[in-house]
Amino acid sequence: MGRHLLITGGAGFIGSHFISHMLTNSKDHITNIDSLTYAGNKRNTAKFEKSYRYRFIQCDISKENELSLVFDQKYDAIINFAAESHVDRSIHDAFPFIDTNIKGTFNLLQAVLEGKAKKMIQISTDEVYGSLSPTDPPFTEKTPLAPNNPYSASKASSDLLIRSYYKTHQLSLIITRCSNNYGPMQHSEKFIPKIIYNALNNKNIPLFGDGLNIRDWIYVEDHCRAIHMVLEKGVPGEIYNIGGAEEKTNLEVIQIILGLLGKEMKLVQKVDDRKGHDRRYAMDSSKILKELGWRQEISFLEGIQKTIEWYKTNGV
Ligand SMILES: Cc1cn([C@H]2C[C@H](O)[C@@H](COP(=O)(O)OP(=O)(O)O[C@H]3O[C@H](C)C(=O)[C@H](O)[C@H]3O)O2)c(=O)[nH]c1=O
Repeated sequence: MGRHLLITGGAGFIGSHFISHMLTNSKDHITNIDSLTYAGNKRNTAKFEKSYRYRFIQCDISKENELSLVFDQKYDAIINFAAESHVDRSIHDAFPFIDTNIKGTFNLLQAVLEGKAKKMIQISTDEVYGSLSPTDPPFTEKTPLAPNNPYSASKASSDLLIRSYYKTHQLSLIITRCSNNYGPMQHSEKFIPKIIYNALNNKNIPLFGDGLNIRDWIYVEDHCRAIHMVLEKGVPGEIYNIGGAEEKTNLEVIQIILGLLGKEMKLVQKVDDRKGHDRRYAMDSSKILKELGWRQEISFLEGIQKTIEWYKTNGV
């Protein structure tokens, strides 16, 4: 029969991949709630929309009245992907980040407290740990929170709410923190789809600052497998770091993609740096490997080739 999962933000990039993964790899039923902001796209859910194990409800998790309609039944678990996620937008207008990421998470926690779901997994980010220098050791789950922009501060705040509801009410709550995702269906505001799209259309590729900021890239399906393992075997109250073990400077990422596309580096246009731009993110994933047996399977070269092929066929 399977469980009934409540997926929030399932019309977004990672959420829609996760629904696809679960419909293929479990017998679970899924309710997807999404407010369909600019970042949510029904194209992302088209391939499973007709499944009898799937239903969609348009709902903003920050609005209690909308959310109450979703709890016409109890859920076995909530997996909270719903978030405002783009750092540059948070620098220009932080308000939606506070609303969705903090208040929305709070509303879901209240629902768990009221017994409307048995457990919740919070999909968080490595950005809550702040920035590393090139020689620092990678972030572990014990690295102190030190967010540097309104987006990461809102995600750190929701992580702290989760912690407090676990400590105070002993609810079954788990946090996962992942590094930079890429893959098919990502919004074109993000770095990798922007490089691919601009290169395919011979447009300039904006590179912030000196281009030597480092990110640890993970293919989205590897991330979804990790969340599935946490859902099955994760321990309440715990945090699991999930990294791709593929640290690259932004310049290297551009070089690889342009090389694969047979385009020249002259498309790159250096632009003003992002305010408060974190220098480096790097993840130590040894806990999830040791305790749950997860490791990344898709190399950057393999993942980026699949991603390029998808954008060539589907556009942004
Ligand atoms: C959009 C853009 C980005 N960049 C640079 C800025 C970063 O150093 C790097 C990646 O930027 P992006 O905005 O794609 O991702 P991050 O700021 O690292 O954050 C992302 O990964 C974390 C884990 C999340 O949690 C965020 O939700 C997610 O957006 O490329 C450029 O140089 N030019 C551009 O046009």
